[in-house]
This record gives sequence, structure tokens and C-alpha cells, in this order.
Amino acid sequence: MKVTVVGAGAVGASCAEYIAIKNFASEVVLLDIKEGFAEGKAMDLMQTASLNGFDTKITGVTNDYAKTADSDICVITSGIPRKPGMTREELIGINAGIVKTVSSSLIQHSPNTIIIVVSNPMDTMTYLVHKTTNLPKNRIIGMGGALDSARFKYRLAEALEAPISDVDGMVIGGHSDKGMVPLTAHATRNSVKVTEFLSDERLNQVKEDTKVGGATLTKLLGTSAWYAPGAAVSGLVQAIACDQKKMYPCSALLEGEYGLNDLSIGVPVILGRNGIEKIVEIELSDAEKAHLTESAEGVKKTNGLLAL
Ligand SMILES: NC(=O)c1ccc[n+]([C@@H]2O[C@H](COP(=O)([O-])OP(=O)(O)OC[C@H]3O[C@@H](n4cnc5c(N)ncnc54)[C@H](O)[C@@H]3O)[C@@H](O)[C@H]2O)c1
Ligand SMILES: O=C(O)C[C@H](O)C(=O)O
Repeated sequence: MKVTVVGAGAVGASCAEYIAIKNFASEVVLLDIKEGFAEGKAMDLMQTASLNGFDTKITGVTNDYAKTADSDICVITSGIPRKPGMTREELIGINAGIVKTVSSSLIQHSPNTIIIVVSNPMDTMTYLVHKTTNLPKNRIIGMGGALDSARFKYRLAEALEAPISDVDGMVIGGHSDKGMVPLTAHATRNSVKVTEFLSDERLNQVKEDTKVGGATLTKLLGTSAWYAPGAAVSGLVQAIACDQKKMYPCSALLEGEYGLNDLSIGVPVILGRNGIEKIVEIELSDAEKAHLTESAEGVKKTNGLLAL
């Protein structure tokens, strides 16, 4: 199993590290445009192999796509991150050009690959890859919901004063400060709905904290987060590589599901060896449906800024 990660920055390197530590891939190629940067990150990570006990071979290359040839899975993290006070949508001007060029170069060398898009604004970048490549829709996946759901669980555990392993929950919708739809009514603690333990007011706080999860970290760090994003990507990569048929919320191209068309947005999907093997349509309340529709309008507005 060969995985390429484009962008050896904060998220790309964290993603490569988690993939290696989980020890399911034979090879990870890190590629960056900055001379020597991916080579350095790869060498540093390889020097953790004996300490962390993995056999995955990590190599780094400067913009040499020939070395990525025949990758089973390619992850795109190249592009600029936001700074405090910015929205993800403001990154579109620079990141759209990068994502378009990178995805085309990847496909030239790995025509059968599955692409996971991470660069922001992620739903729009995922749509861009759908529009500018001829890959089947199951092979283009946007990562956002897995991360947002992990943050949702963190906030739920905090509110419940419970261990995170007791908690389950999912966030669908756009990966944006306003667009996320944390499914509070579906969230559980050991299969008991969290609505039995938390007041509407407290649950609403959990929801709002989840939605600004990325912005909160960006303010603290001066740039956006990388540990949880890297771990979330590694989860999707493992689900595909190991044909796990796990359900994750991912940005998928919709053709009528949830009453939505012609956009990529976060919905529950089954991930296996073929990428998105199924889009799962769950029952939503009227309020959740309305929030998802509003979220989709926001994503479409950003998609409208693409020069397609
Ligand atoms: N979808 C998500 O949940 C999620 C989570 C975290 C970050 N992100 C996004 O991921 C992106 C990367 O974030 P980061 O913190 O790793 O940034 P970073 O600046 O640390 O790393 C980005 C890397 O991309 C490289 N790069 C730029 N143009 C390139 C090109 N054409 N080809 C190859 N490499 C190129 C840069 O040299 C840099 O090393 C940002 O757009 C950020 O907003 C998304
Ligand atoms: O917040 C960001 O800009 C990065 C990423 O989308 C995140 O949610 O951590």
C-alpha cells in the first residue's frame, strides 16, 4: 500500500506520522514544493521508526511526481493555512490554483488513485478536484467531518464530565465556522442520548464550541491545527487501505442525496477499498435539515468563486 501526501507542512507531516505509527502502509511519499523540506521531514520521521516501532518507509521529494507513481491513495494538504481572524473561505484565491495543479500531477502518475482533499476551503477544493479531473466520484473524498466529529466528541465529553471513549457523535455539513451541523440529537453516551444528561443550553454551547473548533485553535496557535487533522486523515486512509467499511462523515459529491445536488459537502459515507462505497442517508430533524440546506448554500456560494 503506497500513500502519497502532498504538502510536508504541519498537517502533511502529522498525517504521515500517524499513518506510519499505525503501521498499515508499506510506503509513504511526502512531496513538497519547498526544496529539501519533504526530504528533511521524511528523514526526521524515519528516525522515529525504531522508537515508535513501525516499518512504513517514508521518503521525501521536492516536487518530483515520478516518485509518487502508482500511489493507492493521495492526500492533498498543500496550500496556505489561515491566520487568526481569517475564515477558511479566504484561502480560496491561493489554494484553488495549488490544488488544481497538484491533483492533475498526481493523477498523471497514479491514474487509479483515491484522492483525499484536506486543503481549505476543503468542500470547495474537493468540488474543484471533481470538476477538473475525470476521476469517478467515489475516488475523491474531502476530509473535514472526521475532524469536526472528533472535536464534537471532545466537547461532549467535557460537558458530560465523561471519558471521550464513552461518547459518540457526528458532525455533517460544510467544514466551515458557520456550516458545520453537529448532530446533537443523535449523540450518545454509552448508547444513551446525551439529551438525557445535558440541558438545551449546555448542548447549544457544545454545538457552538464545535463549530468554531478550528478558529479557536488558530487563535491560540497563530496558525491552524495539525495533530487532530493529521490523525483524522490517517483514519480515512486506514479505512480505505484496510477495506474497513467504516462510516465517517466526509465531503462527497452529492447527486440528490439529502435533496442536494452539484456540490461536495460532509455526509456520512462508508469507506472501503473503493473509496466512498456508499453515501448513508440518515433521518434528520426539520431543524437539522434546514441547517444542512443553509450550509449547502454557503458551500455553493464559495464554489461560485471558482474559475471553472
Ligand atoms: N480539512 C481540514 O480539516 C483541515 C485541517 C487542517 C488544515 N487544513 C488545511 O490544510 C492546508 C495545509 O495546512 P498546514 O497547516 O499543513 O500548512 P503549512 O503551511 O504548514 O503546510 C503547507 C505546505 O504546502 C506546501 N505547498 C504549497 N504549495 C505547494 C505545491 N504547489 N506543491 C506542493 N507543496 C506545496 C508548502 O510548502 C507547505 O510546506 C491549509 O489549507 C489548511 O487550511 C485543513
Ligand atoms: O481551522 C482551520 O483553518 C484548519 C482546519 O480546517 C481545522 O478545522 O482545523
